[in-house]
Amino acid sequence: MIMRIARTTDSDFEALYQRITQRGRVFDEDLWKVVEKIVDDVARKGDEALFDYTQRLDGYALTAETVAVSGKELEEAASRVEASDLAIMRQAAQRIEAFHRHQIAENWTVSDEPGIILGQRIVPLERVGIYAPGGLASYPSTVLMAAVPAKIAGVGEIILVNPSRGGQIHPLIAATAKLCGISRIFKIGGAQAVAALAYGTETIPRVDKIVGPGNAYVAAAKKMVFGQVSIDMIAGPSEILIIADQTAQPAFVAADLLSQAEHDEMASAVLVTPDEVLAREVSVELKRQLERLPRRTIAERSLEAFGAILVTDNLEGAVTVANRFAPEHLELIVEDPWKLLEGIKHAGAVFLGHYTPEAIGDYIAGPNHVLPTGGTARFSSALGVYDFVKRISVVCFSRDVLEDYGPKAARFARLEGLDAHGNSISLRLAGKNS
Ligand SMILES: NC(=O)c1ccc[n+]([C@@H]2O[C@H](COP(=O)([O-])OP(=O)(O)OC[C@H]3O[C@@H](n4cnc5c(N)ncnc54)[C@H](O)[C@@H]3O)[C@@H](O)[C@H]2O)c1
Ligand SMILES: N[C@H](CO)Cc1c[nH]c[nH+]1
Ligand SMILES: [Zn+2]
Repeated sequence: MIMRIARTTDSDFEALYQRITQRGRVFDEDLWKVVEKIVDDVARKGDEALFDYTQRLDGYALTAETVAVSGKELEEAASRVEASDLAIMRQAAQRIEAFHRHQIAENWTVSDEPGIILGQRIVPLERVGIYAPGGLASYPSTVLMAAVPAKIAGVGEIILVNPSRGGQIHPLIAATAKLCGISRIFKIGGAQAVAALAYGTETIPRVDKIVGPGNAYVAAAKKMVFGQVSIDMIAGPSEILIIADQTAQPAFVAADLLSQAEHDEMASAVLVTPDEVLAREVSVELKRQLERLPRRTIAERSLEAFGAILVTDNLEGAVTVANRFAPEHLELIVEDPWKLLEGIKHAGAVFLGHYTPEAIGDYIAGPNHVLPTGGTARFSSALGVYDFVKRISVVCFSRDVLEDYGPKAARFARLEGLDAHGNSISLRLAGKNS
């Protein structure tokens, strides 16, 4: 049996829960030290360290002349993509765009009293770095998921980084970048790419925000550089939690668990069900389907280390478990998924019913697939247009209203012992009622 069938009342359930959710936190002490050294080296030594780590970790040589993808390279690589595949990507981009257009926030002003105008301006970020993973698999879909909302938001400049195998940009990455109008692409990845974007090097421009998912090294590096730049969230190794009842087909459930387990040995796939028969059938299906998977080794390791089949007393119990895990992806393969949805408080994205496999959301449904992992869906949301803008508050008072509110604010300032604050108000009221 690849995944043990456990009950939440088992004495070692807590240990299992910790192992799965803590793995999402990424911050294994040894890994943290490795990443700290990489980030520090790139911040201090720039290109020299960036190229050195790329050679050591990704196995290809870079120079100041070759680190950026040239226009010719981009065209050549993109031209290798079949027209029919490009059409699918174009349709995916259209669906992603249509969904994200609903997220556009408008500037607003309000006058809550005569003489007062308050408001909020929505301003796009000037320069954003998109991390498209490329270690174990290539993720052109992630280029769409990050670039489309950035474009809608009106970001000034998009920089794309991607660890390219052998120093050659992947044709599908080139094609999606072209589709999104991204022309500045660098062949770098891992923690060293995150550090380069955060601090800037001789060849890599410093950005205002880094978005996009990655493995544990990338996620740890993003957390480390936060403050120097903004980041979207911790979008680390993928995870799925499925709540299924007796109406679910074991083959569907197993296939969906494997769809995320195949991402990474660090990925996590969990089934929660009140139906013990289903639990056993899914376990058998997993074994059967695994045998045919090209990425079997990755998926198997992920299931063994971070997979579980949990049996609960009822569906309410399953919802409680799901909320505790706060998974990146939550599938509700039950008789009445809309009813169950009402109880869901924490999840990156929810997929309802028997015919909504999570993979449809990875590519073409429309909502974003860059999602919080490791329990961070407790406080983070999917990547969206809102991640690519800032909000600037606007305040305008007339002289008359300053006479009303000014003395109160000045008194408040003196209560805080901040006389200069008070003076800036009193001065304007001098000769009136200061
Ligand atoms: N949460 C999300 O929204 C989301 C979306 C897509 C993918 N993902 C996840 O993104 C991840 C992609 O991972 P990946 O590995 O394929 O690509 P990646 O680009 O994230 O990582 C590859 C880089 O990791 C670095 N690296 C590898 N081993 C290292 C080591 N021992 N020391 C230091 N650095 C090392 C290398 O520099 C390499 O370039 C997967 O875990 C996948 O599940 C998550
Ligand atoms: N499931 C991933 C997010 O965790 C996204 C993805 C891209 N391609 C395939 N899957
Ligand atoms: Zn996926």
